[in-house]
Amino acid sequence: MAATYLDKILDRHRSMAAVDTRSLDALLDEAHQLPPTRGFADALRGSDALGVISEIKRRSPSKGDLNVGLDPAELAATYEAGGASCLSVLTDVEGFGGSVADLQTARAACSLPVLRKDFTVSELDVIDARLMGADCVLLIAAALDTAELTSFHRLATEIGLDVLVEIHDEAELEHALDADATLIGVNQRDLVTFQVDHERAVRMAGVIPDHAVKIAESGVRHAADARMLETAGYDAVLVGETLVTSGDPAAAIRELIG
Ligand SMILES: O=P(O)(O)OC[C@@H](O)[C@@H](O)c1c[nH]c2ccccc12
Repeated sequence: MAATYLDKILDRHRSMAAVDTRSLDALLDEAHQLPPTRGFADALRGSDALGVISEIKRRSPSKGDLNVGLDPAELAATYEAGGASCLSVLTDVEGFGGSVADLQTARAACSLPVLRKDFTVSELDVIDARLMGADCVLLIAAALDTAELTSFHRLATEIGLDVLVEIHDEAELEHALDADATLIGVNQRDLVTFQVDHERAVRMAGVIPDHAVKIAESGVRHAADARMLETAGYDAVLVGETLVTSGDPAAAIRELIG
């Protein structure tokens, strides 16, 4: 079978992790001394309205260049003004044109909690997220085995990070729940075909337990998409392309909130 885009990007991240010889204990000590995070999950739990997690993404493997020249500080402030609940910032360099600097610049320009959007494959990656200033880390169920998902989730929680576990289907949901996930994101975009499947997202909203915060990710464009997902039971949507390509991202967010 041909290697998928996810396989390739994970291979690259796993090769980098394999040659990372930094001391886990020293970094863990550092992480334990940081001030508290901004509370990503709390920002989503606190409101009855649909939450919007607004993403900063310069390009993507599926769409190519989206907005390579974006200003992360200006966009973060605009997202906050539009009523976003949280930020998501791509830090993967090769696939998405992101960087650690993008995350730090965006976070410094607003008071919103920030998700580090990247391909976490090691304990050092988890700790790095906290050290760079993220408030939440993404763990992709399709990229990790159950033992990794569980131990990374526990480690992240221990150092004060919230954890968004990304799933696609019922089997991945089982892994997420085994790892004690409480923030669950359903990626509407299939990682192999890149097709967006709203029906699968609606189905998954019905099987995710209600104690979890339910987030629909990818391919959210119009107010009608947001209303459909909200009606299906989602607490929040995670939106990238629509916002980074919009002439008026604050208005776009207000429309999605409804
Ligand atoms: O730009 P969109 O279609 O609104 O999607 C945002 C977000 O869901 C997408 O960037 C994403 C979802 N899961 C990921 C995992 C890695 C990198 C990126 C992603």
